[in-house]
Amino acid sequence: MLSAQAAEAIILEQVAPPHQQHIELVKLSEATGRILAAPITSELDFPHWDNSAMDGYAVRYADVAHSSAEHPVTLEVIEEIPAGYCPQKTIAPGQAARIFTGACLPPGADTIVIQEDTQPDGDRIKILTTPQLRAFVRHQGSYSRAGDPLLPPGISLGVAEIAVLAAAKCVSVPVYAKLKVALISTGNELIPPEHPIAPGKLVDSNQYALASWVMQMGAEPLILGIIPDEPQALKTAIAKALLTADIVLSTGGVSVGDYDYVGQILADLGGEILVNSVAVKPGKPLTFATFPNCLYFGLPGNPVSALVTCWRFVQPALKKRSGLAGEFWGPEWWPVRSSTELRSGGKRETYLWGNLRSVNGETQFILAPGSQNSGNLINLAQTNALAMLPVGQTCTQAGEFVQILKVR
Ligand SMILES: Nc1nc2c(c(=O)[nH]1)N[C@H]1C(S)=C(S)[C@@H](COP(=O)(O)OP(=O)(O)OC[C@H]3O[C@@H](n4cnc5c(N)ncnc54)[C@H](O)[C@@H]3O)O[C@H]1N2
Ligand code: MOO
Ligand SMILES: [Mg+2]
Repeated sequence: MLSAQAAEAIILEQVAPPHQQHIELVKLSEATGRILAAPITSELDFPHWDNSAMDGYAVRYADVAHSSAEHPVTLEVIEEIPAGYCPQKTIAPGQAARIFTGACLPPGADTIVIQEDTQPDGDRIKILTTPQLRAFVRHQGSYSRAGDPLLPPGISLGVAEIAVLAAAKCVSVPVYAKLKVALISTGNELIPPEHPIAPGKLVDSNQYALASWVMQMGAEPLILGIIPDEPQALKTAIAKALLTADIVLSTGGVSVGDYDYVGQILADLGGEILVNSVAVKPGKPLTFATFPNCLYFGLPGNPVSALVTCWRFVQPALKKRSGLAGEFWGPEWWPVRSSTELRSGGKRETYLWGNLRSVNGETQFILAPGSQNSGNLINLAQTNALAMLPVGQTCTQAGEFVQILKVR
C-alpha cells in the first residue's frame, strides 16, 4: 500500500500540462473559470491619463501651498471638466478648473482640492485648506505601463481577472481547452435516480456528484452512465471512455471482491497501473492507471470515498492537466484548530469531514456530527472541509491544530 504522499507524487508526475494545440479563443463574456493560456499585455497605460480621484477643483499646487481656512486663496475657475471630457484650457497661475471624479486633469494643474474644502464665490473658488502636492491625482501609468505584463498564463479567470481583460480590450481570450472527463458508475445494484427502487438496489449518486465536481473544476463531464459488474460490458465502456476523454473517473469495482473487475480490465486494455491501494481512509482501493492519451482514476464506490479521493488525488492532477500554473496544484493544507477531539486508527492518513467556522474571531474546524462512515453521504452534505490526521496520529485534542483541506 502506497502512502498518500507517494501516490500524489506518482500521479502528478504522470500528468502533463496542456500543449499549445490545446489553446482556443473564447469570448470574454464566456471566459469565467477558464484558464488563461497566454500572457496578457496592453498598449494602454493604467490609468490612461492623469485624472482626478475626487469631485473638486484642479489647481496649481504652487498657488495654494499656503492657503488655509483662515487665509484662503481665491482662484478663477476657467473650465468645467466632467468625466469623459477632454480639457481645452491650460491652468495658469491664479486659475483652477471645476473637475469631477475620473475626469482628465487639465494641463498646468497638478493637485486636486476636494469640494468639501472649498467655498464657491461666483466664477471664483476659495481654497480653505493646505493640500498635499499631487493630492487626489491618479497618475497616468501609475498602476501599469503600456507593455507591462497584466496577467500571466496558467491562472484561473475570476471576476477581477475578467475586469482586467476587459480593461485591456481583450474580448477574445486565449484559454486552454476544457478537459473532457468521462464518468462511469459501476455496479449491478445501481439505478438512475428516476427509476423505481427495488430490494437491494441503490441510486447512483456518484455520477451526479462527480459531474457536479467536474463542472465546478471548469472541465466537461462526459456521462457514460451505469455499467453492470460484467467484465465485457465494463471493458467496452472503459475502452470507449479512453477514446473520448482526457481523464476517466469510474467509481466502484476496485476493491478485492469477486465483482471488482476494474483493475483487471485496465491491465487487459494495456493500461499501466501505478496505484492500486493507498494508505488513506476513506479511499484505500484508489486505482490510477495511465494510457497513451488518457489518465484513469478508479475511485472506490463508497460515495464519501469517491469524493474524498477526488478532492485529495484527482483535483491536483486535473489542475495540472488543465493548465493551471504549478503553485496552485495543491492540495493546500491550512492549519486550523479543531473544536473537538479527533480520532483515527493511525494506520492510514485519515480524513474527517466538517465545517470551517469563525468562532470568536478565529477559524475553527467543527467535526460533522453523526456517523463518519464512507457510505454515509448524508452527513457529508453541508460540510466544507476535511481534517487530516497523518499516519501514526490516533488522536488530536480539542483546541489543537490540524491540517485542513478546504473542499466543496
Ligand atoms: N475484504 C475487503 N473488503 C473491502 C475492502 C478491503 O480492503 N477488503 N475495502 C473496502 C473499502 S475501504 C472500500 S472504499 C470499498 C470499495 O469498494 P469498491 O470500489 O470495489 O466499490 P464497490 O464494491 O463497487 O462499492 C462499494 C460501496 O459503494 C456503493 N456504491 C458503488 N457505486 C456507487 C454509486 N455510483 N453511487 C452510490 N453508491 C455506490 C456500493 O453499493 C457499495 O456499498 O470496498 C470495501 N471492501
Ligand atoms: O477506504 Mo474505504 O474508502 O474506507 O471506505
Ligand atoms: Mg467492491
